[in-house]
Order: sequence, then structure tokens, then C-alpha cells
Amino acid sequence: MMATLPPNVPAIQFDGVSKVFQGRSAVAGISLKVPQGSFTVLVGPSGCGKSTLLNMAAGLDGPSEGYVFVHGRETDGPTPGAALLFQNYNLFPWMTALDNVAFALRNTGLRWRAAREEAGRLLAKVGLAAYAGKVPAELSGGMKQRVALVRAFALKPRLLLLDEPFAALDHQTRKMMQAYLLTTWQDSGATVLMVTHDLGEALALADRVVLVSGSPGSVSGVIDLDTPRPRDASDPALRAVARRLETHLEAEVARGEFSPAELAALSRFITLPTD
Ligand SMILES: Nc1ncnc2c1ncn2[C@@H]1O[C@H](COP(=O)(O)OP(=O)(O)OP(=O)(O)O)[C@@H](O)[C@H]1O
Repeated sequence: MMATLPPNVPAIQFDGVSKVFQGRSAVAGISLKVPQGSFTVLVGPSGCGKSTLLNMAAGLDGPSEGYVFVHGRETDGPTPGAALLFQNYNLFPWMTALDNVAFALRNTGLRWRAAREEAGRLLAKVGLAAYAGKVPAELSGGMKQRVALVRAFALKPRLLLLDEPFAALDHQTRKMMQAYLLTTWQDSGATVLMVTHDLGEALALADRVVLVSGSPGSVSGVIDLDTPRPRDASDPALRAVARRLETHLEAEVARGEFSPAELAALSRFITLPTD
């Protein structure tokens, strides 16, 4: 069991963090606090260092300068209690979807039988009851991603690091997975740090949107959202935040931080879907 932290200690703190790869700076001078239990979303153009920040929070890589603290401790190797979800699933290829999830549940202390029952219930929640007995090679990319998210939550992480987890999903499945993520996060008390290229998704889910821009990347804006969820696209408070985001991004284009094509790709989503 992990010790309870005083509530004012951030789940993640980047303190003056820079990262250099082969002489090239990926991020520079990042100072950012991710509050415990928050849902924080990183948004920014391709190559500004969002995945680099997630990797450092996961303890898979260390900063070249500055400090990364997770749950009050400086990172030094894989972060205990953190689950990472990238786009490449990382499911065990020889195990069925059910056993991939049950295996994670076993790590939380359940016996196989109870773990399999619970895994079946969780897979049903994301529309995969009929696919529980399939191995990953028999599943579509979107299905594998759903299994991977269910498995990540089954580990009961204190910190969930998500790198564009829904990018490969169709609109309907994406909505379902966003709803699943939101309710599971609300029930778990975990901290979520998620990268997305979809501003509508950021507005629908986040407590806090962190804008990263430039090369090397740095934090160019932080927008807090406190409108209740599920969020309504016609809510004037949400509209106001969407406008602030748009204004911010337009200023970034004017400064050459984003290309107009990148802005167009981001803003495609800024109008919140109504369903
Ligand atoms: N292991 C590595 N070795 C060398 N360069 C790297 C490595 N990881 C990242 N980089 C470089 O660091 C910069 C930031 O990469 P990163 O993947 O963090 O950006 P990103 O914002 O997540 O991009 P995207 O939105 O396209 O996924 C890029 O220039 C990338 O090429």
C-alpha cells in the first residue's frame, strides 16, 4: 500500500526540466504541476515534446536538466503505481483479451477465477463481451486499444499516463471510451495525464489543459476548466474556454509556433460534438 500524500503535494512536478536527445533539445525550461486526482491534458503541435514529458513522468527517461518529482519523490527508474498507455497496445499476444485483463487483476491480489469474472464484466462495459475469448491478432486496432485501457485501469494505478489513447478509434467508439475513462477516473481517484490532438476531447474531459508549443517545447498556456461533466457543448462557460483556446492558438500561429495546417487540424475539433 502506498503512503497517502498531503493534498498540496502535486502528483507530478516538472521543475525547470529540459531534455536533450543527441545534442537536440526536445523540451526546455518546463515547470508544471499536475495536481493529485486531476485530469490534465497536454495539447500541442507534433514534435513539441509531449511524449517526452509523459516518458519522464513514467520514469522511463530522466531530464537532462531540472527535476521530475512524482508523488513527492524525484524519479529514478519506473514510477511505482503508474500505468502507461501508448498507441501500440502492448497486450500479451498469446493471451486472450479476457486473460490479458485478468492477468492485471491477478496482480491486484485476485485469484484467477475471480479475476476472470471481473475481467469479463469490465470488457462488457466497453462493448467487448463477444470478443473476450479472442487473442490480440484476432482483434481490430480499436478493440486492442479498448482492451489495453481496461487492463491499464485494472492495475488500479495511482497515475495513468495516456499518449493519444483514442487516436485510432472511430467517432462512436471514441465517445464510448471517453465516457468509460471519465467514469473510471472519477471512481478511482487516480491522476490522469493525457496527450491528445483533439481539442474537443480535451474540452470534454480535462480539469486543466496545458498548451505546449515550440521546438524545444515549453508551456505556453494553462487553462483550467471547472464546468461539471458530462459537459454540454452549448454551456456558455465551456464555449468561453473554447474561445480562449482558439485565441491562444491563433496567437501561436501568428508567432510561428504552430503552422496554419496544424491549427486547422486542431481546430477541426474545437467545436464540441453535441452527442
Ligand atoms: N528517444 C529519442 N531519441 C532521439 N530523439 C527523440 C527521442 N524521443 C523524442 N525525440 C525527439 O524529441 C522531440 C520531441 O518528441 P516527442 O515525441 O516528445 O514529441 P510529441 O510532442 O509527443 O510529438 P507527436 O505529437 O508527434 O507525438 C522530437 O524532435 C523527437 O524527434
